[in-house]
Amino acid sequence: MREQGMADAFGVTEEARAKINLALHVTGQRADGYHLLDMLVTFADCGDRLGFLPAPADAFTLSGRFGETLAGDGGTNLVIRARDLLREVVGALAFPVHIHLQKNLPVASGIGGGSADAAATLRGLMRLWGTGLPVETLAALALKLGADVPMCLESRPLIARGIGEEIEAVPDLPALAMVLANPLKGVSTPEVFRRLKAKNNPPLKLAQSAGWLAAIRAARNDLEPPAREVVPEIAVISAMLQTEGALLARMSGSGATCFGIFADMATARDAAAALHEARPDWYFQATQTVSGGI
Ligand SMILES: C[C@](O)(CO)[C@H](O)COP(=O)(O)OP(=O)(O)OC[C@H]1O[C@@H](n2ccc(N)nc2=O)[C@H](O)[C@@H]1O
Ligand SMILES: Nc1ncnc2c1ncn2[C@@H]1O[C@H](COP(=O)(O)OP(=O)(O)OP(=O)(O)O)[C@@H](O)[C@H]1O
Repeated sequence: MREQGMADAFGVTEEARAKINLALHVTGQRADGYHLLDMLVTFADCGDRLGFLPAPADAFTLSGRFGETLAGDGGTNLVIRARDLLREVVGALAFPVHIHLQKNLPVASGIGGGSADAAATLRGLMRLWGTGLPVETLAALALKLGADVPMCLESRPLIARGIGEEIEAVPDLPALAMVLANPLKGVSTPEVFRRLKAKNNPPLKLAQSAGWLAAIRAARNDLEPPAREVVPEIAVISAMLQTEGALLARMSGSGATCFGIFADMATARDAAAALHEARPDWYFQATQTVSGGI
């Protein structure tokens, strides 16, 4: 599912797919404070869109439902940080560029919007500037931008460990019919990690004998209890997804976005429409996730 918009008028375009943590187990903590995670991750067929065009001078413009939220953040936008970091590495090849970000995903919402934008910027600029980087250099550069950025460079079903940099593809994870739901209250990732009570939880073990849904259901998001303390609406939204027929409802990342898995896309679309009618001020998006087979 593609949303047409300004980014599509640019020569080079990239999709920044929403990241969904189907499971997130916190298994320890590094000496520098970062938490060790075991994650099962997939990506939605919806997200932000970015366009890239050669320009007389660097420019950055925004549009989309959540574009306003990020307007005026100057050089702190992850798109700008990704551009500047890549430029440092590729040097003279990096001519000035106009980047347009169509911001469709809610900000600070646990579905990695900023990380997906950063990864899409790296991909788009490598295409525009006609340059490639050795895999290890690109991976290190991505990790510098954020723990989720290496996963977003992949944008297909995967298991990630460490802080997200140890990535293993999961080719047999099927496409899932889903509704993403967010009460439009931004969540600070460090605050949720700070509230975590136990840091040495059991690792992720995916027992697939009873199918993927049962395997995902048996896993957890260890960040959901602390995030619910910060945003009580997470419990409400999770219950709403289940009332609308979700086979499983869980929070993604550090929240507050929750996902519901539905039997098929028709049911997911009906549920998203009903949820939107109940709370037009919140964010509901039916989406099919990418399958591991592609
Ligand atoms: C929670 C996840 O979204 C799961 O996919 C990610 O681990 C967070 O990824 P991200 O938003 O790219 O996070 P970063 O920008 O790297 O980190 C933000 C802050 O979250 C905390 N943080 C993040 C990742 C991690 N494994 N342990 C942490 O404790 C740290 O305080 C860090 O300063
Ligand atoms: N392009 C961008 N899109 C969204 N947020 C951005 C962007 N650039 C910088 N930010 C900042 O990064 C912070 C995290 O935003 P983001 O939407 O990536 O969070 P998230 O969905 O919780 O990510 P994660 O799931 O990786 O924790 C926000 O406070 C926001 O101001």
